[in-house]
Amino acid sequence: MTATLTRGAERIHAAFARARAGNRAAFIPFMTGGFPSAAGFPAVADALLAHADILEVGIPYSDPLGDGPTIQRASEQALAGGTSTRRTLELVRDLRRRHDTPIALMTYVNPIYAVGPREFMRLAQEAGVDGLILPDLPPDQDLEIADLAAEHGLAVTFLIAPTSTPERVKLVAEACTGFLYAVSVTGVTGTREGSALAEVPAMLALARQHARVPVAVGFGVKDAATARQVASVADGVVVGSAFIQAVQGGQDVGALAAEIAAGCGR
Ligand SMILES: O=P(O)(O)OC[C@@H](O)[C@@H](O)c1c[nH]c2ccccc12
Repeated sequence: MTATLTRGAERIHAAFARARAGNRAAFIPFMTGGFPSAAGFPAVADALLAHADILEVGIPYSDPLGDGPTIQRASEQALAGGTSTRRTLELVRDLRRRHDTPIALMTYVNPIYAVGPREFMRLAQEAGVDGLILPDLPPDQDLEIADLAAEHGLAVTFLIAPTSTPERVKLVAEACTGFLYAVSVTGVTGTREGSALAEVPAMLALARQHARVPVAVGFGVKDAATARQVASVADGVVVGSAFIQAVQGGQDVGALAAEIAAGCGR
């Protein structure tokens, strides 16, 4: 654990603090890098960034275990269109030229190893990435990744789920330097019928006993109503599949983002 905060962690914490000062939960939209195509991604990202406190960009990956069908298909489409890990980082670097909003990169560990951990971190830093969200990296296992991230000024975020034991929650919460990501349901990403957010308050109460960083909730938030429900207990609200579906359906992504962002107000 480093004593001083990285630049990325500071920028991420500041984004949460600004939202809190405005009596809102931070709005954190997610988009797969290179979706719907490398050429089409910037416009979608711009529409999200017009309303986002933090943007989460996913590295497309062929074997995304934590993802439901919507994001799996988005990843496949991005990969088929030629968006590699390096290309995603270039797309982020391009966004960074136009936006100052913090950007967190969601990636499974394999793409990090495929590029080489040190090279990956160097490229991420150069692209202006602020933090990494690492869904399949247990924080007690690969310390090299977290150390290299810190060395490159990047914050790290790990995940907890309703099934995480109190010991696990403590371990994960203490390892997070950006924000803690609490998964609302046990399962994969994606919108669901009805609302499955019943387990969130208890999980957040436990997380807050240990986390010194803001706690965001994701999985299954799809509209202003579900965002409002989460915003009443969490510091941040993550929304992914709903935006992928909006792109696929030819809907106005910016309008949906505005609506959900408004739902993050308390
Ligand atoms: O799609 P949803 O249900 O709105 O959930 C957010 C999620 O998409 C995003 O944070 C994410 C995309 N892929 C992931 C893999 C693991 C954890 C989180 C993610």
